Amino acid sequence: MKRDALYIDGEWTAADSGKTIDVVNPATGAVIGTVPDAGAAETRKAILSAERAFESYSQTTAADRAAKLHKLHDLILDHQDDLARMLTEEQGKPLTEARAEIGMSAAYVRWFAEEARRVYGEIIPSPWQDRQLHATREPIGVVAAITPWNFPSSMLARKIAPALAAGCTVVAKPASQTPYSGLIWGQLCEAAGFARGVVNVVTGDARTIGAELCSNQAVRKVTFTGSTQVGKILLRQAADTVKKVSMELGGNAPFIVFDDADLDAAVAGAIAAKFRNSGQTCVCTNRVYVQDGIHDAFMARFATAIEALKMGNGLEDDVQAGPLIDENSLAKVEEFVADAQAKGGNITLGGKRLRSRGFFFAPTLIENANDDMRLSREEVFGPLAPVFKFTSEEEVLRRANATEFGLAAYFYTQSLGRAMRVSRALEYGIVGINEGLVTTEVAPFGGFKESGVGREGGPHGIEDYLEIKYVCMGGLG
Ligand SMILES: NC(=O)C1=CN([C@@H]2O[C@H](COP(=O)(O)OP(=O)(O)OC[C@H]3O[C@@H](n4cnc5c(N)ncnc54)[C@H](OP(=O)(O)O)[C@@H]3O)[C@@H](O)[C@H]2O)C=CC1
Ligand SMILES: O=C(O)[C@H](O)CS(=O)(=O)O
Repeated sequence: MKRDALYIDGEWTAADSGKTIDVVNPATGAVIGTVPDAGAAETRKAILSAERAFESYSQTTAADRAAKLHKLHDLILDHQDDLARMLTEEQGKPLTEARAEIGMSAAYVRWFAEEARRVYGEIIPSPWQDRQLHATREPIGVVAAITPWNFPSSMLARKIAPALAAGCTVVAKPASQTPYSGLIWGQLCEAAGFARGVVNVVTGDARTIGAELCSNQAVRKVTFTGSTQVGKILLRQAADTVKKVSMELGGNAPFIVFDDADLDAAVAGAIAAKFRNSGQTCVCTNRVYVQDGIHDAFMARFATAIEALKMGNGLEDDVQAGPLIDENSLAKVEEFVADAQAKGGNITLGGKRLRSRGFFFAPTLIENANDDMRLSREEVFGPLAPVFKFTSEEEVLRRANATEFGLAAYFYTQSLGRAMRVSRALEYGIVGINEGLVTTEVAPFGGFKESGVGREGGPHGIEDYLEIKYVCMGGLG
């Protein structure tokens, strides 16, 4: 199924320069293929194609768009195994997680196939006898979508699906480390019946492509998932042409275990929220806070559960933890471990690279973590579980909220009163109570503070791809 060319205006092409980018399997370090290294000229072509296609696509009926999206949903599931295998080969996650991600992509497409037919307007009670007022919701226009390597399929689904449902056209740029899971959307959308130019996918130099997408007048919206650092660059660039933006950025999730928690549930939740995708998700637990009374019992069981994780090539059976995405990520995790050790942390498990080939880092448990460590302030994006002790509810809430991020937070308690108090006090866009895996297409996904702008999925997800038009019809006196 692999496509290794640009998808522009319904055609598969090379970069103008003929240059390519190598794609590496992070489990082996081997080059598994190449994709075009496109630049501004190819991006402009893609934008022009999307602009032309928008003239007709924006006039299609909601029913027609919904039908095509349902067809796209079916095609994704028909090819789930092939798409999952391709994703694991370029990203490294275990095949079970890759299949789940492809399933999530299909779920987002189905959700927005349904939402497409629920874009209503309003008739407004007029303050004038001779005028009728109404408001309509219209597709915003050409959408630029830039996506990360950690969920190369579902992050694109979360953008392409609402855009197509609303009547918008798209130019997408997947991450260079995981381009195949992005390019294949061109083939899938074409097979689902979307006309040429409705969806375009380009790979290449991120800065150049991004600058063109953010500055080109024909692009009316930029939607991005990735680091807060890059999100700020795009926000600045998009400001010059006042583009609408959606930003899903970095996180620094606290995972709080109170004395009255169900211990087994808390350990299972901590494993799920910390080690999914080897810790490379924006909603991964970054800090584990455990109350004094339950700390030793939690640590004993948490260590046993971490030791039981099977690390390896995601294509192998029963693997639960794959490699990190690249050498830079490995080096960054090593820096976090060295900093924690230098500041009094005890490396109880792991703490080092594994294997000579591939980018594997052992699932790691750090005891006696403290707020001076870099890993308490910065997003680790790796399989490091630092455990911090706390005494009171007030103290842990102050520490949990002491960050510029506000994406996801988790806590475990069996007290209803505490659940209500703590949920309200946490400054995060996503809160899991007694649950470590909370993502679903039916709920709004997004963050407070520097974790982003807007919400994806759920009943609000399509709103970011629509403009509201107020119409005042006069002369009716
Ligand atoms: N809130 C959320 O839902 C999510 C947040 N994230 C956050 O992203 C980070 C890890 O993902 P990662 O992919 O490394 O993030 P990056 O921000 O480095 O890259 C994300 C995407 O942006 C592109 N990009 C990089 N620099 C620029 C630029 N100057 N202009 C335009 N595009 C650019 C990349 O292209 P290229 O690959 O070619 O460099 C890639 O496609 C973590 O901080 C994580 O928390 C990740 C996933 C979800
Ligand atoms: O990119 C991410 O980290 C995803 O948003 C995580 S999730 O949506 O799969 O939970």
